[in-house]
Amino acid sequence: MTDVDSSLLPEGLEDRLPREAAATTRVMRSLQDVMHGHGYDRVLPPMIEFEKSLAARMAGIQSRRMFRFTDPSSLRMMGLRSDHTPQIGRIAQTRLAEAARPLRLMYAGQVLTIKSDGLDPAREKLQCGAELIGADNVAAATEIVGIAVEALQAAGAKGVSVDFTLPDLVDTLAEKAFPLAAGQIEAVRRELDTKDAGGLRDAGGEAYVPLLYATGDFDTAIEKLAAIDAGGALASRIAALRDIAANLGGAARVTLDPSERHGFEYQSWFGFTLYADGVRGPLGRGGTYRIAGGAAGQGEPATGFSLYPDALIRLIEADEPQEDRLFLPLGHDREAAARLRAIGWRTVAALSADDTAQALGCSHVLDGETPVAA
Ligand SMILES: N[C@@H](Cc1c[nH]c[nH+]1)C(=O)O
Repeated sequence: MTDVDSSLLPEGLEDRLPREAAATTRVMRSLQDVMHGHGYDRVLPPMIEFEKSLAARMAGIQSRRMFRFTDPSSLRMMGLRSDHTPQIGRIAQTRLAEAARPLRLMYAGQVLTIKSDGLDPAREKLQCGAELIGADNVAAATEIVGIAVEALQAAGAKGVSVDFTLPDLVDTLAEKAFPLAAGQIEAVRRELDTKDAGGLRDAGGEAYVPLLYATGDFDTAIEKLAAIDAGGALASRIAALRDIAANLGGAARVTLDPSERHGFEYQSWFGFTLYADGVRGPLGRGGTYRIAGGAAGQGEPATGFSLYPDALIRLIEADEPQEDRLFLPLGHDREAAARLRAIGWRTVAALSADDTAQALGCSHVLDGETPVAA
């Protein structure tokens, strides 16, 4: 082991230095203020839990993307959370099982994955979101999409747009409208994911090809989707999407990509992805889902979203206001300094006669009881 190893961080992990940490604090606070304001209560699950309980509650959770290890103490398999949503589901179904529904919970913290996602090399990310437990209808989806958009805007995101999707689209259509053999479903999903019309035909999914073109600006794309849906299998979903989009009332641009499944491992009939100007890649996503178990044994309905604000933080970090700092010389009036801190000043006290306002990056100096420009 060389000295270099002890000062390097593993790939995809980073320190946040003061400027970025300050922007992070500001963004996380703005996001949480909005969710809190809409009646969501924060809960703080642990970073690590039994792998089984992280993976078991939501169908499709990819535990292979999770950091896992054997707990030296219990010898049981543990996992580091890669997503808060299953943890919130666990809390809702255990300690808060008796709490009134709908139950509104929010969270903010770090999540980790072994492999980074797409172009973004980060393996540790901030995740902040809200889960509305007990409902997965249009009203719940409208509230959740609206809060997600409002939170991003409050944190400084410009030009927010929302891309709607129907995560269980293929299953719904394959049932009757565009029947597929059990063995074909996976292939059709895969070709839709790569948006490959030729591949889709080869996989026996000719009927699904028009879905590739029902994308883009919501108002036109939803018309195309309605035209494809001759049998009416999607009618209730289409009506619901129209409602959610209308209820958003122009707060964000809305687009549709009905067959988009990337990142929607456990969502059911409704999913959405959030974008903003100047940020490459999504800033968050959400949708409806079911938490396995629950009173009726068929899973409890829920709707929620998760924001990944790191890219937004990097974008607006440069605008982080330079804060004033007040230099406190040796022997300064401590009470005056305390009074100034109480009204919002940040002070930096000299430790020795060698310290100066300039060397410590201070904009002001305490002169008697008054701050004067340095
Ligand atoms: N946790 C999901 C998003 C989500 C929250 N609630 C429902 N879906 C994600 O990070 O992709």
